[in-house]
Amino acid sequence: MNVIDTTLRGETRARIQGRGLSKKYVTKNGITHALNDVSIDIHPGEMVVLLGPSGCGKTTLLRSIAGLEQPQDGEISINGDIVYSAARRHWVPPELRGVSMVFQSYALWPHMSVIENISFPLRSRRVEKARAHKRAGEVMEAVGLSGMGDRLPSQLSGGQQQRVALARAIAAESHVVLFDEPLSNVDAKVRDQIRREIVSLQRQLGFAGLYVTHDQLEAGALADTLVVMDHGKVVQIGPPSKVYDAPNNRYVANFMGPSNETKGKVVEAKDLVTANTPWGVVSGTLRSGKVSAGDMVEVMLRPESCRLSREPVDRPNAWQCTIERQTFMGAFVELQLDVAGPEGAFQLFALAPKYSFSEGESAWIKVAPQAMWVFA
Ligand SMILES: Nc1ncnc2c1ncn2[C@@H]1O[C@H](COP(=O)(O)OP(=O)(O)OP(=O)(O)O)[C@@H](O)[C@H]1O
Repeated sequence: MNVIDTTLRGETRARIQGRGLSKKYVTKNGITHALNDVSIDIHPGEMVVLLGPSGCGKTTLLRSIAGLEQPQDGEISINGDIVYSAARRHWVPPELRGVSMVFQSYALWPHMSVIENISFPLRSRRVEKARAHKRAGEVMEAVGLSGMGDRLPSQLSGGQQQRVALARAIAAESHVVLFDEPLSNVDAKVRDQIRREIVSLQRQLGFAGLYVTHDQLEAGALADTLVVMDHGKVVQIGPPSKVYDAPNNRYVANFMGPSNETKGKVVEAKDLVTANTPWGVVSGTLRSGKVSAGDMVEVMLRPESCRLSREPVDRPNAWQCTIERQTFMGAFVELQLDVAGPEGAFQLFALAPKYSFSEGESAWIKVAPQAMWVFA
């Protein structure tokens, strides 16, 4: 199924470019900066995922690109054409922007059959019925809907309806597909399947995708590039592994996954930062800002960065502990550790392979300074 001309994949020009986008809402409770000077590039064949908690501005950004919202400032181009410019007072309506959308609510026509729904965007562009249905049939096969063309949406499960919405977006042959939390209404197993199908369709067809979610696991599984947002601003852009392993700030570190946290006072700041904390003197890597001796800092540590052993380990970042509790997490266990610190016992969470330790057992923890993050 070669829906999109994949020779375009070699193109370096961004499919979507947003510059200086701002949008504020004024209500009786005050002003909300839904978008605050946001810039974004999405290249041919790239899947960009907007990630952040509820209210951070993801949907406003996606809907501004789709043409369903109008920012108050900035400029947006799609496929090289300016579709919105505040300076030039220029605005192109959604139907002329050449993008397809997949919504959380499916947004299918209830009175149309599956095949009619999927071929609808082509038919609206006056593509002949036989050709539109042939294209719809090919895409239906790719998304696991073969044989369901005559059904109405009401005769399908939620997951199947979302597949129809996905097929409709793909069949439209757009170079750009926008996804607004499309999997939040389907159950976990179907969600995983459809997510894999989106990745495989996107790799096969080479469309540029923009995907909104607040689920960091879904974001990590889909994204070539993650864009993390906070209060209408972009706070970090990068591949998922980079954002997870090298967060720019505490907010991103916290949002991307669980961590152990404490505060400390800098003793020495060189290549590594030495800080005095309730955990004792730790040696860590500065992840944001500048610090010098005497400054207060936040110290963070991912559970999987705690290496456990039965043998004593050398300082820095070494502690003796007792396995207080194990929580089964499927492929591994989460260990709640009681650690002996200089100012009394403290708790750390660690991850370990199943069956490696028992509750009540004594162990040693070692943390590499690169995994002990210090934030100014
Ligand atoms: N029509 C509106 N009037 C007033 N405030 C609005 C309006 N639409 C959005 N907002 C506010 O703008 C901010 C950004 O909203 P947006 O829907 O973009 O966030 P989001 O990150 O997509 O959240 P969610 O994941 O809950 O959809 C929020 O604080 C929201 O309350």
